[in-house]
Amino acid sequence: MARSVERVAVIGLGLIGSSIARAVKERLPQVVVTGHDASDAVREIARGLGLCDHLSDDPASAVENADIIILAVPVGGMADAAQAIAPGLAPHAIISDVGSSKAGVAAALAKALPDHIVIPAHPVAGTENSGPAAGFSTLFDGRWCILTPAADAPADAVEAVSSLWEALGAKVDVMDAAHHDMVLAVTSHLPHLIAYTIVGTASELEEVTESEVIKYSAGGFRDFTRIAASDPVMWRDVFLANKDAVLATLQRFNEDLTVLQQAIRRGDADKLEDWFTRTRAIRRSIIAEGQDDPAPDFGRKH
Ligand SMILES: NC(=O)C1=CN([C@@H]2O[C@H](COP(=O)(O)OP(=O)(O)OC[C@H]3O[C@@H](n4cnc5c(N)ncnc54)[C@H](O)[C@@H]3O)[C@@H](O)[C@H]2O)C=CC1
Ligand SMILES: O=C(O)C(=O)Cc1ccc(O)cc1
Repeated sequence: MARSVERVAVIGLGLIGSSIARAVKERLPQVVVTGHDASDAVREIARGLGLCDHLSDDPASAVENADIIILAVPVGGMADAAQAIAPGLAPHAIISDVGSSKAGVAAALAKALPDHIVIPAHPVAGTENSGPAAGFSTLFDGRWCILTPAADAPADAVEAVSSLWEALGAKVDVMDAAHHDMVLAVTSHLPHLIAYTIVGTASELEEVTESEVIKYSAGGFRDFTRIAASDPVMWRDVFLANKDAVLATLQRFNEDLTVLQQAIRRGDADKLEDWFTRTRAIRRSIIAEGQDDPAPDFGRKH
């Protein structure tokens, strides 16, 4: 029988947690939203914004009687957050999360909550902004949410988390946590690392002043600066948690960069043109799938 979900608790009320709270209140008005954030300042803003039906100063009280609890804190804080909610959890509660890397988080949650059902998740939707005021209810519309349940996770619990994300507008996929981490290393984590690198490099060039970089930044560089403005704590944690997959992908990236470096040095026009033709086709496939750049617009509008 399908589980009934009457109460959802959100722990961490930043960009993602506040977007979940907003979307649940808007799309599932019958569901009671409870919440907690470790920061006094964030709780105060969340109260002012009316993000939750009940906002608690104490993590364990926030999850009392909740059917699904979503941990929306940086990846490195998941274990602490799980330990802090443990005393308040109902026996039937499903604990989920939204962390950008999954194998390490899944292991940390299973260790912290050995007697509870854990269904890890990752909504592949966000912006470079953070904090409770940056969230918005339509963030997950048409975006993928990847669930990485353990092989022996109860099917009705997977179904309950999946239905919740679908109600918030997302499309759901289920995959193994290690595979998730490999895929996201190339589609999300490495691009962020490259953006952090190029923007840092540009700001440290001796021959080009910082004001010239700002004044003459062309579209491509501007796109990198948006990504490189992403939350430092969140991304520090992602790289530390997904170390192996990121390093494996970075190795391949460095090899390919060397190939292009060599083509430029040797004046190999065909190599460069072939490469750029192949990458253009990938961009066109993404647009054909309807998955093109929602984040910059979302970031501007909200
Ligand atoms: N920013 C993005 O675009 C996306 C982020 N994610 C993941 O979502 C999670 C949250 O990210 P954001 O919402 O962007 O971060 P954020 O910085 O906007 O919000 C995180 C919140 O968690 C709170 N917090 C930290 N430790 C806590 C604890 N132990 N207990 C309670 N609250 C705690 C902080 O005070 C903060 O308000 C991260 O794991 C991130 O990897 C997933 C998809 C997209
Ligand atoms: O803002 C962007 O371009 C993003 O890539 C947002 C994002 C950041 C982290 C995730 O785990 C998923 C999505």
